[in-house]
Amino acid sequence: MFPDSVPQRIAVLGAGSWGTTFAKVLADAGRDVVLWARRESVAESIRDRRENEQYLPGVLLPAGVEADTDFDRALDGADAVALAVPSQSLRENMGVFRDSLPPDVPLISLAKGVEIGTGLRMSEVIARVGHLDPARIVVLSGPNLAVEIAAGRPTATALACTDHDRAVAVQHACATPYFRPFTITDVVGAEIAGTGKNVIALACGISDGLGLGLNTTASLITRGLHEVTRLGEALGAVPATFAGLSGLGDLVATCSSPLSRNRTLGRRLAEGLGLDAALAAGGGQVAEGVVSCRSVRDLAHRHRVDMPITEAVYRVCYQHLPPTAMIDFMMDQPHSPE
Ligand SMILES: NC(=O)C1=CN([C@@H]2O[C@H](COP(=O)(O)OP(=O)(O)OC[C@H]3O[C@@H](n4cnc5c(N)ncnc54)[C@H](O)[C@@H]3O)[C@@H](O)[C@H]2O)C=CC1
Ligand SMILES: O=C(CO)COP(=O)(O)O
Repeated sequence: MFPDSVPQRIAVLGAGSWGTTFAKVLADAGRDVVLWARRESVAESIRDRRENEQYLPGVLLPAGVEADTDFDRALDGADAVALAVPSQSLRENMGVFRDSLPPDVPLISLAKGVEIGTGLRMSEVIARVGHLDPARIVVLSGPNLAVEIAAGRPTATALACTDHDRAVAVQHACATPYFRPFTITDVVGAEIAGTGKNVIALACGISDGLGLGLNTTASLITRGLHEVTRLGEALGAVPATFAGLSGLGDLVATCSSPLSRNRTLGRRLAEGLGLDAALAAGGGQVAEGVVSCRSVRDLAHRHRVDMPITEAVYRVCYQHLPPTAMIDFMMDQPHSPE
C-alpha cells in the first residue's frame, strides 16, 4: 500500500545535526526537501559544498536537499513540515513559523524534551502555540543517533500519532533501506520516553566517567526505564510503549554510545568539569538531558512519581552534588520490591 497522501515536498525547520540528518533521510526516500537554517553560513555550506560543516561534517548531502534561511520560502508549497529546533526554543520558533505553516499538513516533531515551567510535551507546545489539531502532529522518536544514520547505518524508529493514517503517510515518506519507521498511537509514551532517556544517559555517562562497570550501566538502564515508565503511566501513556523503539530502544542506544551528547556530557562531569565547561566542550550542540532533568523532575513532583535517578542527575547538574556522591545517593534509596 502506498497512500495518495504521502507528502512529497517537505520543509525541515532546524539545520542542526538531527534536522540535517532527517533531511538526508527524506531526500534518500525520494522526497524534495528544503532545510531551513537560522544562519546563512550553514545554508551556504550546504548549498555550495553539499555539507553542513558545522553540525554534520563529512556527510555529503544529496541534491534533493535545498537549504534556505527564509522560512516563508522553505514552507511555501510544503506538504509536511518537520520541526528540528531544540526543545526549549520550540515555543519561540513556533510563534514565528505559525502564520506561515501550510494548513492541514502533518507536522513531524523531532525534538526530545519537556518544556521548563509549563511541563508541556513538545507536541503540546506545537499544538498550543500553532493553534492546531494535535492529530496533525507526528512524533518521531527512537534509537536515532544522527551520525550513524547520516552514514547510512540501519536503524528503526517510531512514528507516534493519534491519527494512524497520518502516521502511515509519514512512514511512507521517510522509509529508506537504512531507516525503518514503525507507527504507534501513544504520543504521550513516545515523548516521555524520548525525554527521560536523555537524563538516564547522562547518569550512564557519569558512571562510565567514574570507571564503574557494565553492571552499573545495566542497573541504570533498567531502573531508568522503570522510573520513566512510571512517569509515563501517570501521564496516561501505554506501558508497552516503553518496551518499544522509543523506549528501551532509544534508552539502550543513548546510554551505550560514545556518540551520544548526553552520555558524553555525563562523562565530562565525572571527569571533573563543571556544567558550563562540560556544555562548552560539546561545541554548542544541544544535550537535552541537562534541561530535561529539571523539567522531568518537576513533572514527577507534580504527579508524585518517585524518580531517584532523575533526582540524582538534577542534583549533580544544579546542586553541586559530586558525581561520586550521585552513585551513593542512588544506592542509599530505601529498599523496595522491584
Ligand atoms: N542529534 C541526534 O542524534 C538527535 C537529536 N534529537 C533531538 O533533536 C533536537 C535537535 O537536536 P540536534 O539537531 O541534534 O541539535 P544541534 O545542537 O545539533 O543543533 C541545534 C539546531 O538548532 C538551532 N537552534 C539553536 N537554538 C535555536 C533557537 N533559539 N532558535 C532556532 N534554532 C535554534 C541551531 O542553530 C542548530 O541548527 C533535540 O531535541 C535533540 O534531542 C533527536 C534524535 C536524534
Ligand atoms: O536522541 C538521540 C538518539 O536517539 C541523540 O542523543 P544525544 O542527544 O545524547 O546525542
